[in-house]
Amino acid sequence: MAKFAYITLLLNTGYIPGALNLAHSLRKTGSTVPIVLLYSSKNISLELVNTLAGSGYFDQLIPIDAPSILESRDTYNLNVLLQRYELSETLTKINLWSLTEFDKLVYLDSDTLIIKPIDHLFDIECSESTIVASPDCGWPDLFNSGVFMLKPNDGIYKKLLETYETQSSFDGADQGLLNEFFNLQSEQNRTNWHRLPFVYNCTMNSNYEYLPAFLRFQNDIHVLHFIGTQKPWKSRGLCDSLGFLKANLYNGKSQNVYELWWSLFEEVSIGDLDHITILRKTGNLQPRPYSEKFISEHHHHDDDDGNHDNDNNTHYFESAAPAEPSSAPQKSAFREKFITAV
Ligand SMILES: O=c1ccn([C@@H]2O[C@H](COP(=O)(O)OP(=O)(O)O[C@H]3O[C@H](CO)[C@@H](O)[C@H](O)[C@H]3O)[C@@H](O)[C@H]2O)c(=O)[nH]1
Ligand SMILES: [Mn+2]
Repeated sequence: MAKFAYITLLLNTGYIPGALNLAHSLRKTGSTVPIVLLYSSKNISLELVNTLAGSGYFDQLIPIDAPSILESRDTYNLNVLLQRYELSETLTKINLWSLTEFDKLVYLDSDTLIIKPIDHLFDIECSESTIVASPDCGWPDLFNSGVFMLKPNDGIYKKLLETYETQSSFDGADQGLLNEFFNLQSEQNRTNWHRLPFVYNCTMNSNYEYLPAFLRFQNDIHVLHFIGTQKPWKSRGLCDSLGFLKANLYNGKSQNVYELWWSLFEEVSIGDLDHITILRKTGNLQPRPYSEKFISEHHHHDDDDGNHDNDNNTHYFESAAPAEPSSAPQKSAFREKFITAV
């Protein structure tokens, strides 16, 4: 019988909330396909690995050891052009092609959230030289490398490694290299990208988003992808930056996409660790001076007795990552006025 799995990548502890919520959202679609966590053994402590293994969210954990972690070789492209130095090890995704115990893998970035069942992706034909992926919102002739199906194969794995060692990646990371390999290298290669509809990897961007289309297709969206530096788990206060992306995606409720991520994450727990404790343990909540006004305006999480539990919630809305200056909140307020009955 063919062996299929979903797989996500964890390079460090910071993305654990994302990986957990992804697995949680995937299971909520009713899928029984195993979920695999591919993790960097150099950055994740044994204690955390054991906690994650016992969490019930993942069916299998596969370590990648230091020699197989692939660092960017094009730091100018990554740091200056893409401006995402934290993605220096995402080329490690190349290791997916070495996992030949699986017939097909659907890879999902840990900043994705599954809205509707996607098991039918495994029905798509996929040869070892093919990648199945959706177009990128920033450049639709390229695919986004946050959601894709692949067929692991040793020959392709070796060729990808060779490409990594001998050629440059135009974005300094995996998306550039994988597009060169499966999409751009030659005319013949161009047919090796099997295009998935955008609703299988709906990338959201606070600088430009096609809101009318988002609303037109709200019932078809299968996967949301929180690309960029403003990951939902970094701060609940960041919700505003994509607040205008509000639609009826889940359970008949109109929610902005960040609120949706959070409403699912509030259900996540590992044993007696609730979602707040998980945020704290993974370095996503750090003490920082806060303004009383901000807390009282944004505090929705009263205890049963109505008291604010400062120890648990003080840092909830202000994380170590400060909100980046952006024109998005303004745009959001402006648009909000016009979107009343979504
Ligand atoms: O510190 C990190 C950084 C990344 N990751 C993993 O690598 C993935 C990619 O990083 P992410 O922050 O999600 O990148 P994006 O903002 O989505 O950026 C785009 O560009 C990246 C570099 O080409 C691609 O890896 C992405 O798929 C593509 O969507 C994450 O989801 C995680 O699974 C970590 O575990 N820790
Ligand atoms: Mn991503």
